[in-house]
Amino acid sequence: MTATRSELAGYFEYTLLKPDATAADVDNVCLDAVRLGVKSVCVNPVHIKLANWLLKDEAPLPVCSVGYPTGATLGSIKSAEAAEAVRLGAREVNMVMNLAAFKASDHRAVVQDIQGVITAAGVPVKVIVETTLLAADQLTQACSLCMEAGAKAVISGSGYGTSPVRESGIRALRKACDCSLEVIAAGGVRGFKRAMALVEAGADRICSSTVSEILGSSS
Ligand SMILES: O=C[C@H](O)COP(=O)(O)O
Repeated sequence: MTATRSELAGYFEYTLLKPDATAADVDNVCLDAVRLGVKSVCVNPVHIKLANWLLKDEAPLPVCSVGYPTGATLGSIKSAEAAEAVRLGAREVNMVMNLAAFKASDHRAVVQDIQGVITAAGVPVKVIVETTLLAADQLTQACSLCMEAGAKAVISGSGYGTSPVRESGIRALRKACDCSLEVIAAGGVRGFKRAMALVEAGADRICSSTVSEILGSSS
């Protein structure tokens, strides 16, 4: 696949999830998101109301992260966070999977955690599975649980993982999800060529904090 810059832009979710992001940062990212024609903008809960206001009548969807970045908060808190984020304007919710339950093979708890957020949110929920912490068979299992729970997509990482997302990781997620879930590449995506390679590997969307730089670069 060879995409133009404007075609590739449509694959991006522009993320602004650093803890010290300011309202001015949200303003800049939303302006860039509209200018570049990205699919969505993801912010922390403290900024979703502002992002929603800035993006009203614009194409990019306001998205909010919950249980971010560890996924280790209580399911009841994730659900409440999701409900409040949607009330403030989130059109999609990104949540981090309960990795502790997953590693303990408590798959029922993992599914309940996701379903609790889906029910509370009432909008599409995308699940961060943090692939750098999973073995190959665990990755397949995590995707199955996301499908069972009714998620819209799996996201490869939070950006706090141990290494950047690679094409091989996206191919593995694509294979595990078949066509049942969207596959989203996230974590350390840098450069136009790398972003294009991730789409060619099967990514339906790419989360990145550096979309302006990627679309402005030639490498
Ligand atoms: O999608 C999650 C992170 O915000 C990605 O940030 P990053 O592009 O700086 O790794």
